[in-house]
Amino acid sequence: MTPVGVLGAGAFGTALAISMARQGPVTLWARDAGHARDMARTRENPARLPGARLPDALTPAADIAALAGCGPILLAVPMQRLRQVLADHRDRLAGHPLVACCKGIELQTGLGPLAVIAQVLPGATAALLTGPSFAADIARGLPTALTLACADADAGRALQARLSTANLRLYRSTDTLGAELGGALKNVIAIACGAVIGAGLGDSARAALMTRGYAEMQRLALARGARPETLAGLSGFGDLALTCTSELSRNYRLGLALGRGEGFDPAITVEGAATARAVAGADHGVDLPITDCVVGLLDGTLSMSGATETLLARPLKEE
Ligand SMILES: NC(=O)C1=CN([C@@H]2O[C@H](COP(=O)(O)OP(=O)(O)OC[C@H]3O[C@@H](n4cnc5c(N)ncnc54)[C@H](O)[C@@H]3O)[C@@H](O)[C@H]2O)C=CC1
Ligand SMILES: O=C(CO)COP(=O)(O)O
Repeated sequence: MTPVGVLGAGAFGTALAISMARQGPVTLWARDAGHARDMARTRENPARLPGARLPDALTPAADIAALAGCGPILLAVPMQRLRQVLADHRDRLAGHPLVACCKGIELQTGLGPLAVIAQVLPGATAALLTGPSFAADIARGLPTALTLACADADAGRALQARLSTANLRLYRSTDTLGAELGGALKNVIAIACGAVIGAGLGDSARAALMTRGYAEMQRLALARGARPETLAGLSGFGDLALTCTSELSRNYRLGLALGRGEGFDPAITVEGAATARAVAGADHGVDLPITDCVVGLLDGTLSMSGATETLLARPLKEE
């Protein structure tokens, strides 16, 4: 069997590689050669997934040429780095089915992962893997369900069969836009929910924010042509529920820090910050009050009390 390739040895790339290596060969490329060599020697990736052991069928690689012998290649880098990664390795990636594993909207263009892939590698078979999944859970072999979205239904079926594992149950969709937006926008609402809890505003306020945040996600996604059932699935509601309620979420933890008036390590990958700015700054004619408040909190132009007053003072309306 040709190996599955994984580009990006971060938490998610490593976790997916571990899960898939339990059923077949996987090549995991790390951009830092020393990191790849350390993983090959120690059989772990402690900086990104402490305590997780790399199965024997997982081969860390320092040279991206190692991906040439793979079948599908999973792109597990942050959304704001995706375009550069694709441009840097275009020739190596050409001809392989590409599965974007990142969640976000590109700040400069307002595009999602699959549109970026289409721009850099026109004609590539591309899919998106998204949904409620903490890397630590996947690496531990805990049951996880994800959405595998691909505009080409046949390719999506083949990728679903190829990438599903004993603990990763993949559901197919052809609504790539809806799946992208669900995974991207839930991170923004998670920051807001963390801020509410961090500020001590309570679980009722968080529940209200999750619910109205879901309404905001639906408004924007439907305005951009997504299908409502997609946002009600794993990539939208499912991931929103997970990310807004767990301190395993980095977006939620950033929100906690904002609510408490504390700092947060800028080296930690938090996709929701750039996505909030990308979406708030775009001209889509959709009212996004929670997203606007998140941007204000991130930029320091809005206090928690100001954000709370802004949302509570909005004109009364039907739900
Ligand atoms: N960590 C998690 O539990 C989950 C993460 N995701 C998504 O996975 C994506 C990746 O995030 P994580 O793996 O969690 O972040 P991470 O911060 O753990 O890892 C990011 C990885 O990308 C690599 N990278 C960055 N720029 C690169 C470049 N130019 N070339 C090659 N590699 C580069 C870094 O070296 C690092 O290994 C994000 O979009 C995130 O939303 C999705 C579901 C779960
Ligand atoms: O996307 C995720 C869970 O589905 C991971 O969440 P964070 O990026 O907030 O850590």
